[in-house]
Amino acid sequence: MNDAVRVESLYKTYENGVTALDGVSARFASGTFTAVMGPSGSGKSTLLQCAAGLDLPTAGRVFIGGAELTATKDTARTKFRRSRVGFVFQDYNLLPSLTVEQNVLLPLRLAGKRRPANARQILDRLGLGDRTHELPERLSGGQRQRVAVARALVTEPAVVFADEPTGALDLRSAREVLGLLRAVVHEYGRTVVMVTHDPVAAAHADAVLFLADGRLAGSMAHPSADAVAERLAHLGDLTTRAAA
Ligand SMILES: Nc1ncnc2c1ncn2[C@@H]1O[C@H](COP(=O)(O)OP(=O)(O)OP(=O)(O)O)[C@@H](O)[C@H]1O
Repeated sequence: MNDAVRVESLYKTYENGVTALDGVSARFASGTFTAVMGPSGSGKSTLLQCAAGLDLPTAGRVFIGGAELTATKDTARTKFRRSRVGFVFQDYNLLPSLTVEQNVLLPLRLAGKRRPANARQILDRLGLGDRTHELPERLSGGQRQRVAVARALVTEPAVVFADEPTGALDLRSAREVLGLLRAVVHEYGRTVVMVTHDPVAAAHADAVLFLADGRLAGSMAHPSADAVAERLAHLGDLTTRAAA
């Protein structure tokens, strides 16, 4: 199977001297849904930001769809990211003055591409067909996040990264958004990498990757919420003990 994303020996030390990633290597196969979990401060968001090209690692390489993201510079990297990577944020990051449809199509406008023939289909599939001309403020959190997922998919990227996509949602909306992400992978063959704190959310993924102290700390295939919670509790114990 092809890798949608491969990261090799990623290190990230912030200007304040904190090392958030301490040599992480991982691959995410095309057409899979992976959750990234770990204790608070273990480097999950940093891993996602570096893998998505939103931030630069201090050392190491990132490949998206076989092409090296870390080999590109500034504007070329922005272009690379816009065409090959989708990102979903916890707080949706929609532009308040644009309608649902304009928000969804924005990545294409930025990339200088035309509206795709299937734009309407994407919005319909996400249950947004009758809301296309609304402003985000008129939508519920779950609907806003569906708009954000549609926006992340519109350029047909090699991978969609999602950082706590259900963190701000109630249980029902969270379940809907997770179902949508699963469908994106299993019906449309896309690749999703999602950071979450929630074992129930992680159980929607095909596999879980665990981080602790900026390093890989194992993985789990076919995760159940209980098994994930137990593994996390164990990781928490280990990091608390190491810090004591
Ligand atoms: N911009 C930044 N500048 C300095 N330090 C940072 C920055 N971003 C993150 N860190 C630090 O890097 C470490 C890893 O942070 P990161 O946000 O990647 O962890 P996380 O696992 O996503 O945490 P959480 O679950 O709490 O969101 C933490 O110690 C954090 O304080």
